[in-house]
Amino acid sequence: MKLHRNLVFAAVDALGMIFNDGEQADKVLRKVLKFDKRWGSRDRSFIAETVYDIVRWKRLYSEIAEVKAPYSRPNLFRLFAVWATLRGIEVPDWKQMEPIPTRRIKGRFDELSKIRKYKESIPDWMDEMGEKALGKKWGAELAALNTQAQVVLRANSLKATVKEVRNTLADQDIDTKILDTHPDALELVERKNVFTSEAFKNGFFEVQDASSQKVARMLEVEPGMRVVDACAGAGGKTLHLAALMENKGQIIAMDIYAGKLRELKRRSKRAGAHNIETREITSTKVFKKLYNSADRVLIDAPCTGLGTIKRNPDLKWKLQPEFVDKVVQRQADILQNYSKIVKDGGKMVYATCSILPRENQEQVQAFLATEQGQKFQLEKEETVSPAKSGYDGFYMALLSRKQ
Ligand SMILES: C[S@@+](CC[C@H](N)C(=O)[O-])C[C@H]1O[C@@H](n2cnc3c(N)ncnc32)[C@H](O)[C@@H]1O
Repeated sequence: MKLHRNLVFAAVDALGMIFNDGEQADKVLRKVLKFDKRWGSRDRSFIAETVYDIVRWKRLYSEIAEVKAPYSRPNLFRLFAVWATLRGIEVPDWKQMEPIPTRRIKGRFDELSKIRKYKESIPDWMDEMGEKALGKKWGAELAALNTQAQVVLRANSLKATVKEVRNTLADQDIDTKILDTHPDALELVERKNVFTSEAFKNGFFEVQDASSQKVARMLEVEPGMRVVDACAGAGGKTLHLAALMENKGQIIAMDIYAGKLRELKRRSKRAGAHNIETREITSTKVFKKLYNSADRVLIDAPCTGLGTIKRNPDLKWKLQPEFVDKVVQRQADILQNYSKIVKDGGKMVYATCSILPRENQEQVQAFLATEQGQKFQLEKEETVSPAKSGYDGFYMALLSRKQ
């Protein structure tokens, strides 16, 4: 493989912004990939995949290259040299590339691979927390979270069937396989940019991880119901709910961020979903008005996102231990407040994209033990393991409000 100077430089620039300026990897890549209009899809994939790889293996590569934050430009090139060497790619003799002997890189790699926090490239505190929470299962989950995420699509049944999406994309040389385990899902056989396809522009599908596609289904919605999506964000699951409800009934999508709800509106237009109304939570009045009124409530709660490290590897470096405690408390408050929106006999799903029991089954058990929680019973719950499923880690519980 021949390395192209401008692509490697773009990757190094991106890494500087992510590691030194604290910017989010996906946002940086969106910016960097606009640098040169002449780049084709292979060039873009090279930059994106190299950057994600080096972000994923930051701790391991930093130890091998003997560099530390803040990362000077020569040190970012050293990380790149480690990446290339470990992939058997010849490191070019550009003046920016200070030579590191291959034998030294491989020797350090073998040595460090004996210690999990280096091998899996993870902060000490996170490794300790994972082990404490999941015991023996943690090692396998961590290894799965360090693999590259597949691109999964959800066919939007308001506009197209899974087969129609598959055929339309095949006409544009985008190969997909239908996932028998998930009714609306297709997985890309090879990474390609699907956002420029006609099928996407026409709202035939959304990009949504397979595990995430289970959440709206668990809520057992029916056409004509009144449904509140209490933490709707940009609407990944709201759009799925609208499709399951065949555009009939009412969905109230709430969030504390107006910007996310604006994005939801844009997406629902493309998807042809007409039964969604957005409400920004500017005060408690906004949700108090809805108490005892909904057939179904979805609480896709803010969480650590630990189940999504595959697609967001920089989470390993951005997440702080204090945040875990804060978010667990926020989830408990959200459960107390938004469960009141469910009417008697109605149902609610509580979900997170985390694999920590504290955010998941323990959170639900703690809720059920409270005065408000005693009005509910747990119908079923599911924990999706990244190691077993091959997709994001998720948790979802269906609770029904007693009559
Ligand atoms: C896991 S994300 C939601 C993802 C979204 N449901 C989807 O499928 O695309 C959690 C959302 O909760 C929102 N949030 C945080 N605190 C909240 C609160 N107190 N009330 C409502 N939403 C909140 C966040 O802004 C974020 O969009």
